[in-house]
Amino acid sequence: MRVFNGFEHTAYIPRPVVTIGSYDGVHRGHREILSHLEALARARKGESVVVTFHPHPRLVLGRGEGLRLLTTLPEKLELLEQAGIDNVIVAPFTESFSRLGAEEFIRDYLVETLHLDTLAVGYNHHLGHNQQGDPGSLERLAHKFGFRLEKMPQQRVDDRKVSSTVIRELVSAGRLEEAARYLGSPYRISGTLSPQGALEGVEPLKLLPPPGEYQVSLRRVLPEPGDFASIPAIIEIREKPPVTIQPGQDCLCKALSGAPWQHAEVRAEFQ
Ligand SMILES: Cc1cc2nc3c(=O)[nH]c(=O)nc-3n(C[C@H](O)[C@H](O)[C@H](O)COP(=O)(O)O)c2cc1C
Ligand SMILES: Nc1ncnc2c1ncn2[C@@H]1O[C@H](COP(=O)(O)OP(=O)(O)O)[C@@H](O)[C@H]1O
Repeated sequence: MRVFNGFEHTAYIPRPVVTIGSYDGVHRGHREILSHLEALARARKGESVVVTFHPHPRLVLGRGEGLRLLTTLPEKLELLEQAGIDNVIVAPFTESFSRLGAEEFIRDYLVETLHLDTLAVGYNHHLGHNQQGDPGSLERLAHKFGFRLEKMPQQRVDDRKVSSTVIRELVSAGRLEEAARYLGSPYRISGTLSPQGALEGVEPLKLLPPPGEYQVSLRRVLPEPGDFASIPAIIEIREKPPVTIQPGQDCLCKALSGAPWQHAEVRAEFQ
Protein backbone atom coordinates (compact mmCIF):
# COMPACT_ATOMS: atom_id res chain seq x y z
CA MET A 1 0.00 0.00 0.00
CA ARG A 2 1.34 3.42 -0.93
CA VAL A 3 0.78 6.28 1.53
CA PHE A 4 0.95 9.89 0.30
CA ASN A 5 1.13 12.85 2.60
CA GLY A 6 -1.18 15.33 0.89
CA PHE A 7 -2.37 15.58 -2.72
CA GLU A 8 0.70 17.48 -3.83
CA HIS A 9 2.86 14.43 -3.11
CA THR A 10 0.82 11.81 -4.94
CA ALA A 11 2.41 9.76 -7.69
CA TYR A 12 0.57 8.64 -10.81
CA ILE A 13 -2.32 6.31 -9.91
CA PRO A 14 -3.96 4.41 -12.78
CA ARG A 15 -7.78 4.80 -13.01
CA PRO A 16 -8.28 5.84 -9.37
CA VAL A 17 -11.34 4.40 -7.62
CA VAL A 18 -11.66 6.75 -4.68
CA THR A 19 -13.44 7.03 -1.35
CA ILE A 20 -13.15 9.82 1.23
CA GLY A 21 -13.71 10.06 4.96
CA SER A 22 -12.32 10.08 8.48
CA TYR A 23 -12.54 6.28 8.63
CA ASP A 24 -12.00 6.36 12.39
CA GLY A 25 -11.99 2.75 13.59
CA VAL A 26 -12.21 1.26 10.07
CA HIS A 27 -15.45 -0.39 11.24
CA ARG A 28 -17.76 -2.80 9.46
CA GLY A 29 -19.63 -0.05 7.61
CA HIS A 30 -16.31 1.29 6.38
CA ARG A 31 -15.11 -2.22 5.50
CA GLU A 32 -18.09 -2.79 3.24
CA ILE A 33 -17.14 0.33 1.31
CA LEU A 34 -13.51 -0.73 1.21
CA SER A 35 -14.19 -4.21 -0.14
CA HIS A 36 -16.54 -2.73 -2.72
CA LEU A 37 -13.80 -0.22 -3.60
CA GLU A 38 -11.32 -3.04 -4.09
CA ALA A 39 -13.70 -5.02 -6.29
CA LEU A 40 -14.48 -1.92 -8.36
CA ALA A 41 -10.80 -1.08 -8.77
CA ARG A 42 -10.12 -4.60 -10.08
CA ALA A 43 -13.12 -4.45 -12.42
CA ARG A 44 -12.08 -1.02 -13.74
CA LYS A 45 -8.44 -2.15 -14.07
CA GLY A 46 -7.46 0.67 -11.75
CA GLU A 47 -6.31 1.16 -8.17
CA SER A 48 -8.21 1.86 -4.97
CA VAL A 49 -7.57 5.14 -3.17
CA VAL A 50 -8.72 6.16 0.32
CA VAL A 51 -8.52 9.88 1.02
CA THR A 52 -8.51 10.43 4.75
CA PHE A 53 -7.93 13.48 6.89
CA HIS A 54 -5.39 14.23 9.58
CA PRO A 55 -5.97 15.65 12.13
CA HIS A 56 -9.62 14.62 12.54
CA PRO A 57 -11.86 17.43 11.11
CA ARG A 58 -13.70 17.93 14.38
CA LEU A 59 -10.45 18.76 16.19
CA VAL A 60 -9.65 21.44 13.62
CA LEU A 61 -13.16 22.87 13.41
CA GLY A 62 -13.56 23.39 17.15
CA ARG A 63 -16.02 20.52 17.62
CA GLY A 64 -13.40 18.25 19.14
CA GLU A 65 -14.09 18.94 22.81
CA GLY A 66 -13.69 15.59 24.60
CA LEU A 67 -13.30 13.71 21.30
CA ARG A 68 -11.24 10.55 21.64
CA LEU A 69 -10.43 8.44 18.61
CA LEU A 70 -10.82 4.73 17.93
CA THR A 71 -7.68 4.65 15.78
CA THR A 72 -4.41 6.54 15.66
CA LEU A 73 -3.14 7.32 12.16
CA PRO A 74 -0.69 4.33 12.11
CA GLU A 75 -3.47 1.99 13.33
CA LYS A 76 -5.83 3.28 10.67
CA LEU A 77 -3.19 2.80 7.97
CA GLU A 78 -2.53 -0.75 9.16
CA LEU A 79 -6.25 -1.59 9.01
CA LEU A 80 -6.57 -0.03 5.55
CA GLU A 81 -3.61 -2.07 4.36
CA GLN A 82 -5.20 -5.25 5.77
CA ALA A 83 -8.35 -4.34 3.85
CA GLY A 84 -6.27 -4.55 0.66
CA ILE A 85 -6.31 -0.85 -0.24
CA ASP A 86 -3.72 0.16 -2.86
CA ASN A 87 -3.22 3.86 -1.98
CA VAL A 88 -4.00 6.19 0.91
CA ILE A 89 -3.78 9.96 0.66
CA VAL A 90 -3.54 11.55 4.10
CA ALA A 91 -4.85 15.06 3.48
CA PRO A 92 -3.73 17.57 6.11
CA PHE A 93 -7.04 18.95 7.38
CA THR A 94 -6.69 22.67 8.03
CA GLU A 95 -9.21 25.47 8.44
CA SER A 96 -8.48 26.80 4.97
CA PHE A 97 -8.91 23.32 3.46
CA SER A 98 -12.26 23.01 5.26
CA ARG A 99 -13.50 26.16 3.50
CA LEU A 100 -13.31 24.51 0.08
CA GLY A 101 -16.73 23.75 -1.32
CA ALA A 102 -17.57 20.24 -2.51
CA GLU A 103 -17.37 21.28 -6.18
CA GLU A 104 -14.03 23.08 -5.78
CA PHE A 105 -12.52 20.15 -3.90
CA ILE A 106 -13.74 17.59 -6.40
CA ARG A 107 -12.59 19.66 -9.39
CA ASP A 108 -9.15 20.70 -8.05
CA TYR A 109 -8.14 17.53 -6.23
CA LEU A 110 -10.12 14.54 -7.43
CA VAL A 111 -10.55 15.49 -11.10
CA GLU A 112 -7.56 17.69 -11.99
CA THR A 113 -4.95 16.15 -9.66
CA LEU A 114 -5.99 12.50 -9.40
CA HIS A 115 -8.05 12.10 -12.60
CA LEU A 116 -10.48 9.88 -10.71
CA ASP A 117 -12.45 7.18 -12.47
CA THR A 118 -14.99 6.45 -9.73
CA LEU A 119 -16.04 7.95 -6.39
CA ALA A 120 -17.58 5.51 -3.90
CA VAL A 121 -19.35 6.93 -0.85
CA GLY A 122 -21.59 5.69 1.93
CA TYR A 123 -25.31 6.38 2.06
CA ASN A 124 -24.84 9.39 4.36
CA HIS A 125 -21.59 10.89 3.15
CA HIS A 126 -21.19 14.67 3.09
CA LEU A 127 -18.10 16.59 2.10
CA GLY A 128 -16.92 20.12 1.54
CA HIS A 129 -17.46 23.33 3.46
CA ASN A 130 -20.16 22.92 6.10
CA GLN A 131 -20.72 19.43 4.68
CA GLN A 132 -22.76 20.89 1.81
CA GLY A 133 -21.88 18.09 -0.65
CA ASP A 134 -24.57 15.47 0.01
CA PRO A 135 -25.11 12.32 -2.08
CA GLY A 136 -27.61 14.23 -4.30
CA SER A 137 -25.22 17.04 -5.16
CA LEU A 138 -22.41 14.51 -5.68
CA GLU A 139 -24.54 12.98 -8.40
CA ARG A 140 -24.74 16.33 -10.16
CA LEU A 141 -20.96 16.77 -9.86
CA ALA A 142 -20.32 13.25 -11.17
CA HIS A 143 -22.36 14.14 -14.23
CA LYS A 144 -20.66 17.51 -14.66
CA PHE A 145 -17.08 16.19 -14.38
CA GLY A 146 -17.69 12.80 -15.96
CA PHE A 147 -16.79 10.31 -13.23
CA ARG A 148 -18.75 7.35 -11.91
CA LEU A 149 -20.48 7.64 -8.53
CA GLU A 150 -21.21 4.55 -6.44
CA LYS A 151 -23.39 4.85 -3.35
CA MET A 152 -23.27 2.19 -0.66
CA PRO A 153 -26.26 1.24 1.46
CA GLN A 154 -26.19 1.51 5.25
CA GLN A 155 -24.55 -1.41 7.06
CA ARG A 156 -26.19 -2.64 10.25
CA VAL A 157 -25.06 -5.07 12.96
CA ASP A 158 -27.66 -6.54 15.35
CA ASP A 159 -30.13 -4.29 13.58
CA ARG A 160 -28.25 -1.23 14.74
CA LYS A 161 -26.48 1.30 12.56
CA VAL A 162 -22.70 0.89 12.66
CA SER A 163 -20.92 4.18 13.23
CA SER A 164 -17.76 5.46 14.86
CA THR A 165 -19.95 7.25 17.45
CA VAL A 166 -21.78 4.05 18.47
CA ILE A 167 -18.47 2.19 18.82
CA ARG A 168 -16.95 5.03 20.87
CA GLU A 169 -19.88 4.73 23.27
CA LEU A 170 -19.37 0.96 23.59
CA VAL A 171 -15.62 1.31 24.29
CA SER A 172 -16.28 4.09 26.82
CA ALA A 173 -18.72 1.80 28.60
CA GLY A 174 -16.19 -1.08 28.65
CA ARG A 175 -18.35 -3.16 26.29
CA LEU A 176 -15.38 -4.33 24.25
CA GLU A 177 -16.84 -7.54 22.87
CA GLU A 178 -19.70 -5.63 21.32
CA ALA A 179 -17.27 -2.97 20.08
CA ALA A 180 -15.25 -5.73 18.38
CA ARG A 181 -18.39 -7.05 16.69
CA TYR A 182 -19.14 -3.61 15.25
CA LEU A 183 -15.51 -2.99 14.34
CA GLY A 184 -15.01 -6.39 12.72
CA SER A 185 -11.78 -6.87 14.71
CA PRO A 186 -10.71 -6.49 18.36
CA TYR A 187 -10.31 -3.01 19.83
CA ARG A 188 -6.62 -2.23 20.19
CA ILE A 189 -4.19 0.21 21.75
CA SER A 190 -0.57 0.70 20.80
CA GLY A 191 2.50 1.84 22.69
CA THR A 192 6.04 0.96 23.71
CA LEU A 193 6.64 -1.61 26.44
CA SER A 194 8.84 -0.34 29.27
CA PRO A 195 11.03 -2.78 31.25
CA GLN A 196 8.48 -2.44 34.07
CA GLY A 197 5.70 -3.56 31.77
CA ALA A 198 4.10 -0.16 31.32
CA LEU A 199 2.66 0.70 27.95
CA GLU A 200 4.22 4.06 27.18
CA GLY A 201 3.62 6.61 24.47
CA VAL A 202 -0.06 5.84 24.02
CA GLU A 203 -1.49 8.56 21.73
CA PRO A 204 -3.16 11.11 24.02
CA LEU A 205 -6.25 11.31 21.79
CA LYS A 206 -6.78 7.55 21.84
CA LEU A 207 -10.03 6.42 23.44
CA LEU A 208 -9.38 4.11 26.38
CA PRO A 209 -11.91 1.83 28.08
CA PRO A 210 -12.90 2.76 31.65
CA PRO A 211 -10.43 2.04 34.49
CA GLY A 212 -10.07 -1.65 35.28
CA GLU A 213 -8.27 -4.82 34.28
CA TYR A 214 -8.71 -6.34 30.85
CA GLN A 215 -7.52 -9.50 29.12
CA VAL A 216 -5.55 -8.63 26.03
CA SER A 217 -3.53 -10.36 23.41
CA LEU A 218 -0.22 -8.60 22.95
CA ARG A 219 1.90 -8.64 19.82
CA ARG A 220 4.83 -6.81 18.43
CA VAL A 221 4.03 -4.28 15.70
CA LEU A 222 7.09 -5.36 13.71
CA PRO A 223 7.51 -9.05 14.59
CA GLU A 224 11.00 -10.54 14.51
CA PRO A 225 11.88 -14.10 13.49
CA GLY A 226 11.15 -16.48 16.39
CA ASP A 227 8.61 -14.16 18.04
CA PHE A 228 5.42 -15.61 19.46
CA ALA A 229 2.60 -14.39 17.26
CA SER A 230 1.00 -12.96 20.40
CA ILE A 231 1.06 -13.44 24.15
CA PRO A 232 -1.83 -13.21 26.57
CA ALA A 233 -1.57 -10.36 29.07
CA ILE A 234 -3.63 -8.29 31.42
CA ILE A 235 -3.81 -4.58 30.94
CA GLU A 236 -4.78 -2.24 33.71
CA ILE A 237 -6.30 1.02 32.64
CA ARG A 238 -5.80 3.50 35.43
CA GLU A 239 -7.94 6.40 36.42
CA LYS A 240 -7.08 9.24 34.10
CA PRO A 241 -5.39 12.31 35.52
CA PRO A 242 -8.11 14.94 35.94
CA VAL A 243 -6.90 17.60 33.53
CA THR A 244 -4.49 16.49 30.86
CA ILE A 245 -3.47 13.02 29.89
CA GLN A 246 0.26 12.53 29.64
CA PRO A 247 1.12 9.94 27.03
CA GLY A 248 1.83 6.61 28.68
CA GLN A 249 0.74 7.66 32.15
CA ASP A 250 -2.80 6.45 31.90
CA CYS A 251 -2.42 2.76 31.32
CA LEU A 252 -0.23 0.03 32.65
CA CYS A 253 0.40 -3.44 31.35
CA LYS A 254 0.70 -5.84 34.26
CA ALA A 255 2.00 -9.40 34.42
CA LEU A 256 4.56 -8.72 31.77
CA SER A 257 7.79 -8.32 33.69
CA GLY A 258 10.29 -10.54 31.96
CA ALA A 259 8.27 -10.34 28.74
CA PRO A 260 10.58 -10.49 25.75
CA TRP A 261 9.52 -7.29 24.07
CA GLN A 262 10.85 -4.51 26.26
CA HIS A 263 11.29 -1.21 24.43
CA ALA A 264 9.37 -2.64 21.47
CA GLU A 265 6.31 -1.14 19.80
CA VAL A 266 3.37 -3.37 20.70
CA ARG A 267 -0.36 -3.62 20.08
CA ALA A 268 -2.70 -4.84 22.80
CA GLU A 269 -5.91 -6.32 21.41
CA PHE A 270 -8.81 -6.51 23.86
CA GLN A 271 -10.46 -9.95 24.07
C1 LIG B 1 -12.84 19.96 1.10
C2 LIG B 1 -13.50 19.53 2.36
C3 LIG B 1 -14.06 20.47 3.22
C4 LIG B 1 -14.68 20.09 4.39
N1 LIG B 1 -15.24 21.03 5.21
C5 LIG B 1 -15.91 20.65 6.31
C6 LIG B 1 -16.58 21.60 7.13
O1 LIG B 1 -16.59 22.80 6.86
N2 LIG B 1 -17.22 21.16 8.25
C7 LIG B 1 -17.24 19.82 8.60
O2 LIG B 1 -17.81 19.46 9.61
N3 LIG B 1 -16.60 18.91 7.84
C8 LIG B 1 -15.96 19.27 6.71
N4 LIG B 1 -15.33 18.32 5.94
C9 LIG B 1 -15.16 17.00 6.48
C10 LIG B 1 -16.08 15.92 6.00
O3 LIG B 1 -17.33 16.40 5.66
C11 LIG B 1 -16.13 14.84 7.07
O4 LIG B 1 -16.61 13.69 6.48
C12 LIG B 1 -16.96 15.17 8.28
O5 LIG B 1 -16.33 16.19 9.01
C13 LIG B 1 -17.21 13.97 9.19
O6 LIG B 1 -17.60 14.50 10.42
P1 LIG B 1 -18.27 13.62 11.57
O7 LIG B 1 -17.22 12.55 11.92
O8 LIG B 1 -18.50 14.61 12.64
O9 LIG B 1 -19.52 13.01 10.98
C14 LIG B 1 -14.74 18.70 4.73
C15 LIG B 1 -14.19 17.75 3.86
C16 LIG B 1 -13.58 18.15 2.68
C17 LIG B 1 -13.04 17.10 1.76
N1 LIG C 1 -22.89 1.97 8.70
C1 LIG C 1 -22.40 2.38 7.52
N2 LIG C 1 -22.84 1.79 6.40
C2 LIG C 1 -22.38 2.19 5.18
N3 LIG C 1 -21.48 3.18 5.02
C3 LIG C 1 -21.00 3.80 6.11
C4 LIG C 1 -21.43 3.44 7.42
N4 LIG C 1 -20.79 4.26 8.31
C5 LIG C 1 -20.00 5.07 7.59
N5 LIG C 1 -20.14 4.82 6.28
C6 LIG C 1 -19.47 5.51 5.17
O1 LIG C 1 -18.06 5.42 5.35
C7 LIG C 1 -17.43 6.55 4.74
C8 LIG C 1 -16.47 7.20 5.69
O2 LIG C 1 -17.21 7.67 6.79
P1 LIG C 1 -16.63 8.71 7.84
O3 LIG C 1 -16.38 10.02 7.17
O4 LIG C 1 -15.49 8.10 8.53
O5 LIG C 1 -17.83 8.93 8.83
P2 LIG C 1 -18.56 7.98 9.91
O6 LIG C 1 -18.30 8.74 11.18
O7 LIG C 1 -20.00 8.05 9.46
O8 LIG C 1 -18.01 6.60 9.91
C9 LIG C 1 -18.55 7.49 4.30
O9 LIG C 1 -18.73 7.34 2.91
C10 LIG C 1 -19.74 7.01 5.09
O10 LIG C 1 -20.95 7.27 4.42
